[in-house]
Parts: sequence; structure tokens; C-alpha cells
Amino acid sequence: MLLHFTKMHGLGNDFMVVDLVTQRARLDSHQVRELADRHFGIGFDQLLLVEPPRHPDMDFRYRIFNADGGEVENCGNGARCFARFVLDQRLTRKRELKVETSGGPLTLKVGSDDRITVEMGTPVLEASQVPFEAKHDGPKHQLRLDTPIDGIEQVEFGVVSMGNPHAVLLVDSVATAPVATLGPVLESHRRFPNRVNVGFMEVVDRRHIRLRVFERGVGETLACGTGACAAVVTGIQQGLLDQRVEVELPGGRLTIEWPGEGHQVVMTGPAEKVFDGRLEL
Ligand SMILES: N[C@@H](CCC[C@H](N)C(=O)O)C(=O)O
Repeated sequence: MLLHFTKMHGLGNDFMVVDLVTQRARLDSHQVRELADRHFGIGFDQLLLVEPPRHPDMDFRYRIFNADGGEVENCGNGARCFARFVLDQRLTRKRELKVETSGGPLTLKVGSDDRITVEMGTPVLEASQVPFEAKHDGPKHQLRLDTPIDGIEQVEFGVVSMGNPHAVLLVDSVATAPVATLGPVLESHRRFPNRVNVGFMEVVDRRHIRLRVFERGVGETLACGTGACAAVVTGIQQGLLDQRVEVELPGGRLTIEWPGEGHQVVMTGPAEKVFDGRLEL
């Protein structure tokens, strides 16, 4: 059986996108890992499956799988690629879409400049809901490492769920942040029962941050949309940022806006197609 797919990226966070509205296929986690392989497969950070909606007031359902084969709740860069994909594939003509994810519904708008704006949902700040086993309430948490990493014995961070779990650490410089060493240790730390995406945020000024993210189930990516939302929410919670922030990631820039608690986070950025392909299953 031939399966048609499209390779896409949002600021270098790359995806294999499959239309399961007009095609049928089942991919198990072993197949996802094989396809994600950058040497023996297609190579991607996440697989996105576009499906018919289960609720009549939604336009589509979209499911997200990390390169390690695990299904996850939300993906910001993926959401923008999803919107570009359903328009390019003529699965819809709507430029404003409502989509179901397992992390909750999202609203997406494709602008006349082709930048895509996504209402990413209301961030969850309660640690137990992220989930993180916190020792106290408040915007900052501490964790003592079992073994020091690069001389670091204790780390401080904020925790946010954007449907998916994030920890955000403040660093002096993203260039020297211990992303590759501390990232995997926090990702799998026992106090994050569902594991966690780990963001390293450098505040340039109140409207500009730099960010690198060690993604759960993938490793460091060139950009993470939900990570950008989580970082801005954390920075605002800690009194460091304004409501509208430019987030500079290794793969490019996103604009993130958050008016404050109880409001949705809004993300704006690009989505690009790389190529169409097909594979034999
Ligand atoms: N790249 C994504 C996030 C994808 C999911 C994440 N790795 C997780 O496990 O929650 C984004 O752009 O948000």
C-alpha cells in the first residue's frame, strides 16, 4: 500500500504530515521510530496525522507523535504546519480553523501574509496538573540533582502545561546553556511523572527572549512552539516580560502574546512545505 505524505517544518522543527482524511493507514510506535530516523528513515521530530473530527463543531482532529513513537498532547509548530497542509491539500478552503488535539481544541488563522496565528489554549500553572511533584506553590520550583551536572547541583525553574508539560529555566546565555546534559536528566526526572520538555530561556529585554528547548521524546529541536509559549508565560509570571514577546529560537522567530491568567496564549509564525513523498507500507 502506498502512503502519501508531506515533509514540512516550522522554523526547522520538522514533521512528516499524513492525510488520514482521504487515506487509511495505521502506524505503530515501532514504525514511527523507524520513519523518524534521520539516516535510515524520512527523518523528523514529529509525525502529524490529520484526521476527520470527532465533534461536529470542529474542522479536523490532528494527532502528534514524537520521534520516539509516543503520542503527545500538543505541538505549536505542528499546528501551524497542519493549517498550511489542509489548505495546500485542499482538504478545506477555510482560513480560520478549529482543530481537536488530545491536549484540547485549538483555533488557527492563516493570515494574508501566510503567517499563521494559533490560539494555543490557556496555560495550566498548577504544578500537579503539569504534572510536576512540587514541594510548594508559586512560580519557581527547585530540584536537587542526584548527580551534579557540569558542576550544577540544584536547578530552579517554572512549570507550565500548554496541553503538554514544560519546565523553563532562566539562563544567562542560551549559547552556553547545558541543554544537552541537563535537558535529558530533567526530561526523565521522577518528579515529572509524564516526563517534560525543558526550555532554557535567556531574557534579552522585556519584549525579546532567546530560547533553546530539549524536547521530550526527541532531544533538542531547532524550535518548539509550545516551549515558546511556556517560556513567555513563565517570564510574565516571574515579572520579567511584557505581554507580547519575540522569541528567538535556533531556527527563527515566533511572536507570543499572553494577556495573563485565564487567557489563551497566542502564537504567530511561519509554516513551510519541504516536499511531497510516498512510501510503501
Ligand atoms: N515541537 C513541538 C512540541 C512537540 C511535542 C513535545 N516534544 C512533547 O513531548 O510534548 C512544538 O512546537 O510545540
